[in-house]
Amino acid sequence: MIEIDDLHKRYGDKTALDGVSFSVKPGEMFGFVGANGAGKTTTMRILMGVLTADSGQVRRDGRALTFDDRRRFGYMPEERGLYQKMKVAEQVHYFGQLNGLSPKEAAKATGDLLERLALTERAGDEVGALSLGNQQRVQLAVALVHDPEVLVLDEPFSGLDPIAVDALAEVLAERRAAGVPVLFSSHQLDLVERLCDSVGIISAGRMVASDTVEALRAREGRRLLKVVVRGAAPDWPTGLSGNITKNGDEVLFADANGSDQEILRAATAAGAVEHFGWERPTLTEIFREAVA
Ligand SMILES: Nc1ncnc2c1ncn2[C@@H]1O[C@H](COP(=O)(O)OP(=O)(O)OP(=O)(O)O)[C@@H](O)[C@H]1O
Repeated sequence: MIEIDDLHKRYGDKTALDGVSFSVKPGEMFGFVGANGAGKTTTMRILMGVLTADSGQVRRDGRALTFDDRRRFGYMPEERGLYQKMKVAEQVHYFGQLNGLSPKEAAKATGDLLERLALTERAGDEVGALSLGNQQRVQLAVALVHDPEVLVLDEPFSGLDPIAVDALAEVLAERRAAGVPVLFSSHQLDLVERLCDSVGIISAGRMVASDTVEALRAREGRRLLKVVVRGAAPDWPTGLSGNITKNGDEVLFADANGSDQEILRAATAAGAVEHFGWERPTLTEIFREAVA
């Protein structure tokens, strides 16, 4: 298990992390989400030892991480960093060896990954001649080539087309099934919701939520009441309690616990009630609420 324990980090007088803690279990896919500048990259850099925290610790199975532990991690840094003049296959092979594979093992892993990430035809091209999305695929191959024990990926899905997103999701799911803890950051919340077991939401250097997707949705699940009334005057919910959002005929009441029967009576009086029920919020809705 990877544990991030009470990390604090300042850049000059700017507080980037203010007590960040969470953990990622073996075989767990953890989505790390937060607004721009919230502290995701800083946390991942500290986890990988690229940056030191002012205080706090990163542990694996109860003991502080060492350089050797981190060599067996797969890391995709935000700043990327491929050799632009090196050919695709050579580069993946090179990083495989750098991370301890024999030339033969590196060659096999390179061939397999290029195939999985649909890069086989570009194997002999210089990285700098590839589109940004294809460079991103090479960067992923580099992070994955040595069959890492832990994966830490900073926005691995950004800039990928839907086919590449699916291919990467499949590769990550395999690693998860093999017991690897997988941590990745993303702004694509629908993707995080689809792929991840757990989600951590960071806001201004503090964790505001960290739990399984199911638990987060269940916790918020009785707070959103969706009502659709056909043929009602648009102002029918006026005066009712709860935080109201309207989208055409659909009205969402947040914080409507205890007022549901009153809302139902008003809806029935207003027109034909097509839908009346508690909604499980999407991750995007949970995120908006958590960082508001
Ligand atoms: N080298 C630095 N010097 C000064 N401030 C920095 C430095 N790196 C990050 N920061 C600040 O620390 C805070 C956290 O930044 P960080 O890059 O960790 O956020 P992030 O969540 O990864 O954002 P994004 O989603 O935009 O990538 C931001 O306010 C950022 O401006």
